[in-house]
Amino acid sequence: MKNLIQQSVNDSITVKKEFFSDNIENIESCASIMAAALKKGRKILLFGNGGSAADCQHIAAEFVNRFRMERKPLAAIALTTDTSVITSISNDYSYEDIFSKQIQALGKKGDIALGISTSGNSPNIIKAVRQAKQMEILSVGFSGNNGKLKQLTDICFCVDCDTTARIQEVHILLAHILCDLTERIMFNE
Ligand SMILES: O=C(CO)[C@@H](O)[C@H](O)[C@H](O)[C@H](O)COP(=O)(O)O
Ligand SMILES: [Zn+2]
Repeated sequence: MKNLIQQSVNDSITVKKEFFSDNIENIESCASIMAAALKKGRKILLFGNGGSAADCQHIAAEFVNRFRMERKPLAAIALTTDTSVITSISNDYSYEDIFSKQIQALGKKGDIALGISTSGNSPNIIKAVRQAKQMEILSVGFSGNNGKLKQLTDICFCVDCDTTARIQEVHILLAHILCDLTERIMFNE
């Protein structure tokens, strides 16, 4: 057991170190894009399944409430939380449509659609990104190293690893860093 714990910790650290050393510039530029969109009154729409749905809610809360500094609320919404919307779309159409229909309803040109999928292939994520493109909404993907998301999104953060949990651990650290940088860019600190 002790070895298993140590192995998970070591793997997580190794995957994180590799990812962040390869993606520093991409992260800086994504934070600038987010800050510019939020400054113009645009919003960030987040969507994912399972653990990534939880990440979407977590990230939206950092923007809407606060991350590190006292500042005004920023516009972000997780499309994973309204059970009436999600169940009615799944029931009447299909689970594949749960995010794309919400993008269609709530998204506006200039917003940012942030889709999280460790496989990079979940059909509801892919469909939502396609919907965003049609509406001139910039798409950001958080994924693993496989799947369609990286080809489809305008900016993709791909974690070079095959283990879902390790990929998710990079995603949440990445999200925290993006929140931190976005706040600093917007509020000059
Ligand atoms: O958190 C985990 C596994 O660590 C799971 O809940 C996981 O998120 C779910 O199986 C998702 O449905 C996987 O979807 P995706 O990341 O491949 O789009
Ligand atoms: Zn998980």
